[in-house]
Amino acid sequence: SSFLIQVVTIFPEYLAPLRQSLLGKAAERGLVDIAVHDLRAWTDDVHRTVDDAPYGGGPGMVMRPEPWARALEEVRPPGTRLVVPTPAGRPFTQAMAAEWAAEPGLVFACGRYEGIDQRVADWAAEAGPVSEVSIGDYVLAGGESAVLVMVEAVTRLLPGVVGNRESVEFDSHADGLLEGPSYTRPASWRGHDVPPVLLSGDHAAIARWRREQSLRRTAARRPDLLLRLPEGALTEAERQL
Ligand SMILES: Nc1ccccc1-c1cnco1
Repeated sequence: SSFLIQVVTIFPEYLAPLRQSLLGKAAERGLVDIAVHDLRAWTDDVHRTVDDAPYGGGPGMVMRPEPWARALEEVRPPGTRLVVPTPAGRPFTQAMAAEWAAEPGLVFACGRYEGIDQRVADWAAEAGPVSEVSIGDYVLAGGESAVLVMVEAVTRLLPGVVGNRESVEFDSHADGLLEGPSYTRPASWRGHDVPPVLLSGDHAAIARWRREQSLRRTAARRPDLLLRLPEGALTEAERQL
């Protein structure tokens, strides 16, 4: 059966890319179903108002709870996880993507302005899991871009979506380290040569070199990942690098 993704947003056209490329083919093959809904369909005033001033004062506007509750009551199957992108959320991780890909589907609530009235997430938690997540420490105008990111991360893990399972398993972060550099033809290009070991055919040496490149790159770019490695993940020699 297909994985059902639903997105509620005030900018439905922003989610149009979800129907392209990888997601498009997966959708055509019935592996995933995507439905985008305009939140304003659930407003009841002539101006289709979705936001209002924040209680307690402060800058910006807050999205009103009632349109959200009406939308979610209609589109969210009972028990389906509600994902709310927010800069104040828990960091989105590959582990979350894998966990969510094993569920029947997801509903995404895209907040604009200074966020959605908190009572929506509290109320929604009565009907199923709610995940308030951030995709990184930068300020966006709304959750739509975050939804594109998370939908891509989750759908590529669905069975049958990515042809070569190996490329799914051996992605970056699979062994907790960053992938090292990759090369393809030509061997010599504009004065830049491919590291000779990769042309040597010595597979043990190649594996050693790749591991060292991963460790060096991780130490340089993501030292935080090294701290998170399980005991014994690095040999004594590797720790010296
Ligand atoms: N900045 C934002 C504004 C609105 C909705 C989500 C975000 C977000 C999500 N991850 C990082 O930022």
